[in-house]
Amino acid sequence: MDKNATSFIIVNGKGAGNDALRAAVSKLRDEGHSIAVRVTWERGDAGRYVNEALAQDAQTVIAGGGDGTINEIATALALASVEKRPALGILPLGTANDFAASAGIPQEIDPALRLAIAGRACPVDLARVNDNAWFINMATGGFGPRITSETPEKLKAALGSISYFIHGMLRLDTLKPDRCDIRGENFHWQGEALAIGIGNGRQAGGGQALCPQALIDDGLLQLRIFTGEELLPALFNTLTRSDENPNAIDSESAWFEITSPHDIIFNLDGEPLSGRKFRIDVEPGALSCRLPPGCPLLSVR
Ligand SMILES: Nc1ncnc2c1ncn2[C@@H]1O[C@H](COP(=O)(O)OP(=O)(O)OP(=O)(O)O)[C@@H](O)[C@H]1O
Ligand SMILES: [Mg+2]
Repeated sequence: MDKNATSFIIVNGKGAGNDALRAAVSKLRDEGHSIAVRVTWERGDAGRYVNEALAQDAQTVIAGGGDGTINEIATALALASVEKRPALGILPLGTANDFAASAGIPQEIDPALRLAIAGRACPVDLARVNDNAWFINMATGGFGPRITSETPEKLKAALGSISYFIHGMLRLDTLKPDRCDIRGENFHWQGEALAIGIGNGRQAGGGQALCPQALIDDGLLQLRIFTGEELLPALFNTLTRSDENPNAIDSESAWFEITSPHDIIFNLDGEPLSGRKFRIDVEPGALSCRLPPGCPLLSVR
């Protein structure tokens, strides 16, 4: 079966014990689709399975997981030669699934898998960070002394989905404004930033539309900077509404350069990266992605 597989599903092990997924795969196999399934244990596995899919000339690689899984697979696909690059399919099995939700991908396994295998493939942009990392959805950045591995339950309860914005990035109580310099085409800003959002897609943190105008096929990235000293969670109540938030600055450009005298921690689709200098470039049409008709993230629907 695997030898002639044309679709590879790479499932994050967190969401693998799923009867509905098993049933959906077996139904599509009965219809004649050739499907291989791989399950990850930890970071790095998805990339290796993408290489296996490439070696077998797979037509589609499907990310079965959340934004972090999509990121790992999109990154591995971006590193493959253009002629061999299979289409990306998305099966939302994560916690927040921000990219899938904003792209209009069905939440139910059956229709999502069908779309991922046989949907129309559309060119989409990827964002490259410092030549060795990518994001497909969003990069959120902030300053703080350390990364924590989990969102404290107390904060989760108090703030609801807003705490996910910080998840994997910074502890809420350690987020503090710091000096930085941000450049883009026709844009230069220097000041004290509390948080930075750069979007190829629109939303992060479990439904926070930080870049509500973003399109994934326009060759542009949307920038939103949050300034000021305001204490959380007051700030986060107005996080997604720049028109009512005097502490938000917006811009758009095909590239951004961010520098700071102190470490900035960026969260790329949920995967952390820290440093003092970030160069972010859009790679127009780097991937082809199976998306639903009328996908709101596409300029050409
Ligand atoms: N078997 C596994 N168990 C736990 N974590 C895993 C496993 N396999 C991979 N991972 C890790 O899971 C992370 C990605 O999770 P993913 O983003 O897909 O789900 P999520 O965080 O629940 O969803 P979302 O980002 O949409 O909220 C990666 O950092 C990866 O290393
Ligand atoms: Mg864009």
